[in-house]
Amino acid sequence: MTTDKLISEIRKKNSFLCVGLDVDLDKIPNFLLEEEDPIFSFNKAIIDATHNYAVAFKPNTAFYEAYGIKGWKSLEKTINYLNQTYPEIFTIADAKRGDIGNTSSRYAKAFFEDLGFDSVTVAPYMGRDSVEPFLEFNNKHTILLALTSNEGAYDFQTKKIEGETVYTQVLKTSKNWKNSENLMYVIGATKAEHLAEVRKIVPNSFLLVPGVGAQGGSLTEVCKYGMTPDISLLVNSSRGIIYASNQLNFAEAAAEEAKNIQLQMKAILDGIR
Ligand SMILES: O=C(O)c1cc(=O)[nH]c(=O)n1[C@@H]1O[C@H](COP(=O)(O)O)[C@@H](O)[C@H]1O
Repeated sequence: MTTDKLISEIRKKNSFLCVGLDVDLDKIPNFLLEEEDPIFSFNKAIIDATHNYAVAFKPNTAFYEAYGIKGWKSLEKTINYLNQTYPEIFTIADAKRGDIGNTSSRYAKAFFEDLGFDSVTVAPYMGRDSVEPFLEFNNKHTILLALTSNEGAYDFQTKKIEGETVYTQVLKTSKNWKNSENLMYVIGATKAEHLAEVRKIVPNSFLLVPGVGAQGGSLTEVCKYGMTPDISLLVNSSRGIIYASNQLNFAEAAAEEAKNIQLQMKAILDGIR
């Protein structure tokens, strides 16, 4: 999907919500466990119920890899369902990959070509030649971890090297890589106070912002410091939406949560128009 198309979907739906499909068989409603593919049945119901309120869906591959081949099949069915039924939805494979060049090329092929995702999350730690293979794909997006939402972000990302934090160096350096227009960045919602600094370096790039909902980040703060005239934000919530209920009404409850966030987003967008 092109960035322009993503921006136009955000404007059309008054939403920059990304629903995280982090499916755990211990948390989904018990009655779904009798289905042939409980993960896909759960995802299909969640996607159908929430797609009007969201512009993106993000399966985190760990939750599928944990179930071996069966899990990968559920992931493949989920992305195929999204691409066929809701082609206007932006899809993110949250796989946090990155390796030496020829290996990264294989990861890129797996997520962009074979599975057909619009984007994949990638770790910057191995540097330019580990990321550029992902950037070669037209209209596919590489979402580079910059400042993550977890506590461990303070171990390395905010440390200074030669007077500058590591995460701002990630932002600055990656801007010079080949096809860097295909980059987006992860900035955790729990680190909203850093967004003003981030925007000084990448004023127009899309940011994937996880950490509202279960991790306690504030949507208002994220928008105050991170929003651009083209919005350029995708705010993710996973557990807060998909596990709103584990009863028969789980999909309706998820829709209600997604709608609540979408209404807050609409109010923020109305306020800046
Ligand atoms: O890359 C990510 O999506 C990510 C980066 C980050 O800094 N923090 C973070 O929580 N995530 C992912 O975003 C999702 C957050 O889930 P919830 O905390 O349940 O909303 C999980 O899939 C995390 O792996």
